[in-house]
Amino acid sequence: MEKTVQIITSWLREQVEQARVKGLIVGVSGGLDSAVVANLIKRAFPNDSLGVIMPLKSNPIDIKDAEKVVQACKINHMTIDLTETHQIMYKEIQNQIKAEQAWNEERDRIADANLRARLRMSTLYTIATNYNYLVVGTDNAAEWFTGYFTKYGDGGVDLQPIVDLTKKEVRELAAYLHVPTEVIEKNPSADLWAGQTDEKEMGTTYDYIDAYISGQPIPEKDRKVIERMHEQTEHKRNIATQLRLK
Ligand SMILES: Nc1ncnc2c1ncn2[C@@H]1O[C@H](COP(=O)(O)OP(=O)(O)OC[C@H]2O[C@@H]([n+]3cccc(C(=O)O)c3)[C@H](O)[C@@H]2O)[C@@H](O)[C@H]1O
Ligand SMILES: Nc1ncnc2c1ncn2[C@@H]1O[C@H](COP(=O)(O)OP(=O)(O)OP(=O)(O)O)[C@@H](O)[C@H]1O
Ligand SMILES: [Mg+2]
Repeated sequence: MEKTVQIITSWLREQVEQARVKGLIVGVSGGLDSAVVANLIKRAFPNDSLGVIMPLKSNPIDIKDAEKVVQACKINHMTIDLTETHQIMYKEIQNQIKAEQAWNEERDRIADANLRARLRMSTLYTIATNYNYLVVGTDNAAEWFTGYFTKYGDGGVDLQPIVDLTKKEVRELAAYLHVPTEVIEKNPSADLWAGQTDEKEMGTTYDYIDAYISGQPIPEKDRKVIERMHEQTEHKRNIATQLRLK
C-alpha cells in the first residue's frame, strides 16, 4: 500500500512541476473518494494543498464527515456554501424555459443535479486560478468506466490520480491512510438529491463493476447494465468531437 501512495504522490509532484504551478486543490464531500484524494494531495504538498467543502442543500452528516476528513489529514481547507447561488441560477434558467413552454419535468432532477456538480467545478477552478493550483479529480476506475460522473462537473478536472483503482482498492487505501471509519463504511452517494445512492441509481453494484473491469464473471443482467453505461458515456471520456475543415 505504501508503494501505491509513493507512486501517486510522486506522480502528483511531477504533474505540478511540469505545469509550473504551485499546488493542488480538491472538493471534499464527506465521501470516500475525495477523502483519499485529500490525503494524497496533502502528502504530496503539505503546504500547498487545499480541500474545499461545498455544501449545496447537503445532508448535514456529509458536511460533518467532510470536516472530519480535512481535520484528520490536516489539509488546509475552506467552506463555500453554494446553496443560494444554485437556487438563484436554477430558478432563473427554469423560469426562462417555462416561459417558452418547453419545460420537461422528467429531466428536472438530473438537470438540477448536474448544475450542482458544475457549480462545484467552477468554484474549484476559480480558487485554483487564484492560487495557481491544479484541480484534482476523484474518479475511481468503476466510475470512469461507467461514466458515472457529470461531464465538465466533477469530471472537469486537471488530474485523475485514482482513476486506475477499483472502488474496493480505494476503500483499502482509505483504511491505510486512516480516513475516518464512518467515511470508509458509508454508502457511496453523489448527494445530488435526497436519498440518492450510486448503486440505486446505477442499477448495479460497485462489487460487480470492480469485478467486470478486473475481468471476472458477473451476472448477465449486471454485465448488460455496465456495458450499456460504458457505451452511452464514451463521449465523456473524450474531448469534444471536432469537425476539421482543414
Ligand atoms: N453521444 C454524445 N456525444 C456528445 N455529447 C453527448 C452525447 N450524449 C450526451 N452528450 C452530452 O452529455 C450530457 C450528459 O452527460 P452529463 O451532463 O454528464 O449527464 P448525465 O450522464 O445524464 O448525468 C450524470 C450522471 O452522473 C452521476 N453523477 C454525477 C456527479 C457525481 C456523481 C458521483 O458519483 O458523485 C455521479 C449523476 O447522478 C448522473 O447519473 C448531455 O446533456 C449532452 O450535452
Ligand atoms: N459537498 C461537496 N463539497 C465538496 N466537494 C464535493 C461535494 N460533493 C461532491 N463533491 C466533489 O465531487 C466528487 C464526486 O463525488 P463522489 O460522490 O463520486 O465522490 P465521494 O463523495 O468523494 O465518494 P463516494 O463516491 O464514496 O460518495 C467528490 O469526490 C468531490 O470532489
Ligand atoms: Mg459522494
